[in-house]
Amino acid sequence: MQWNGVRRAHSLRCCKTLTNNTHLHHAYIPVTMSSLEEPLAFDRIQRFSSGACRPRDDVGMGHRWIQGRDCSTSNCCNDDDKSFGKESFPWKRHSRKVSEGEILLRSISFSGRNSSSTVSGTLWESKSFQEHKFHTFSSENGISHSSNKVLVRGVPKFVKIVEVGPRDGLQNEKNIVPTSVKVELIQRLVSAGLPVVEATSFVSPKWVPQLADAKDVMDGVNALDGVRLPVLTPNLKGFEAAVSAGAKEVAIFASASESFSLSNINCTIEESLLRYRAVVTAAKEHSIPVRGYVSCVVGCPVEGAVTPSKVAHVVKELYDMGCFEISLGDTIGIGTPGTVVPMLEAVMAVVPAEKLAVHFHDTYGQALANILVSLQMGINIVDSSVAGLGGCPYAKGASGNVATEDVVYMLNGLGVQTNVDLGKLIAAGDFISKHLGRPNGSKAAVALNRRVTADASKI
Ligand SMILES: CC(C)(COP(=O)([O-])OP(=O)([O-])OC[C@H]1O[C@@H](n2cnc3c(N)ncnc32)[C@H](O)[C@@H]1OP(=O)([O-])[O-])[C@@H](O)C(=O)NCCC(=O)NCCSC(=O)C[C@@](C)(O)CC(=O)[O-]
Repeated sequence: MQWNGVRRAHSLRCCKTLTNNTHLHHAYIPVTMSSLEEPLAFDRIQRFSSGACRPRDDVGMGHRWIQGRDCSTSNCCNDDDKSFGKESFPWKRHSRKVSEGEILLRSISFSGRNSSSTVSGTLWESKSFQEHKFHTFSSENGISHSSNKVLVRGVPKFVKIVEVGPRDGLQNEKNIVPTSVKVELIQRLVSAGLPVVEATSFVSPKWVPQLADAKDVMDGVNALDGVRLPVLTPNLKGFEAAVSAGAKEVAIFASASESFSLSNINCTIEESLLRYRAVVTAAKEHSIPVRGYVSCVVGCPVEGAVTPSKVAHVVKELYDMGCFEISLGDTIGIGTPGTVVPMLEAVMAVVPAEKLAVHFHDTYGQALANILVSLQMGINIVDSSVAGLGGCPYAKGASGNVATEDVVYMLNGLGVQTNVDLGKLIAAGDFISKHLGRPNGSKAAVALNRRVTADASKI
């Protein structure tokens, strides 16, 4: 996440916009890695891994689940459910059968330079180069493998990607991005096959000036078909504005850290939950589904480590008030699998895995590893931001959200379906990066673009 507003009741209330508040950042206690890191709990992953989804009657309430691939979830992998644009709400449950057994992958282990160049030749000189150019470097491209086999346990057949670039990615951009560019970005993301694209926020323009054009953005995208376009609403005022602008899905955002709640939304966690109950009640009257976010699920830029039980408490509150899905935000990208696994364990003890999404920032380069363990534990909804847009102003050197292109590349390599066209996605990332005047923040996009350019130069 990133945000432009920092002020607050206590000593923090002293600046007008985040972009002007660098003096405050120095006052924050840096989060030290040692305070957050715990030994990697392989045994815990193992416990979740072989099933990925819990049997339905095991859902929630502290059960440990070990085996079993049958599950009922809102994030299905049935053919009928491949398009989440078709997902109906509110709070509809789908049934599905997740794949039997684990996904079996062969390790990509080449016997040496020669075999590698053979592979390259096979791929890039083939007639179907155009179709293959943005594919993941994996078995689907005809690459020969050694006979070594790697079991990637518990990975679901289908992962729903929630694209947050137009909102989380852009909200902290200092230079105002024209509405027409935002609209084109959303259109491109939709045409790349992303089932959910978070479009904008109905928050105070005083704190997030970049998204002051929320209504105009919605005017530009409301007619898009087959996609869900949620918007952030911090209170009833935002909810009402969102509904008037034609929003059909909203998201509320709480925090597991008291200090972060104060600095982000100007109220305590409990106060925020009161506000959000009002939003959810209003949303139910309009049959509008509400997604929930919890920030700082591993660490907070002010308080340091955040305990899993605190996270679980806030997640449960949002679930009980009626959020159809709750996204767990590692806001400053500090988590490793060693801290993410115990957090997920605590959360999954109170809310079913299929109601959870993960939202990792990539500050320490841990996002893909964190996503992988989350998938192995039964999560199958991942938030990400095209071109890795975003960044946290309170974490020195913080980079943005994990890049959608990188997530899709990894999932393609795992044989996990997303229905996202990687080539079109990369083009969308290049489009916005070019507009922002910076290189595409996705490693996969940069690497694949390089390969395409290199190949084209041979023609
Ligand atoms: C939360 C509020 C609204 C509280 O706002 P407030 O408590 O009323 O007080 P305030 O001083 O912060 O703002 C008051 C002004 O905002 C107006 N106002 C009040 N509500 C609205 C609204 N909905 N839309 C438009 N304007 C609004 C209100 O009318 C008043 O206007 P004024 O009288 O000064 O002209 C404000 O503090 C705010 O907008 N904050 C921005 C929060 C934000 O967008 N943060 C980034 C979200 S990302 C995140 O949280 C994490 C996430 C989701 O990405 C996951 C992750 O990465 O971990």
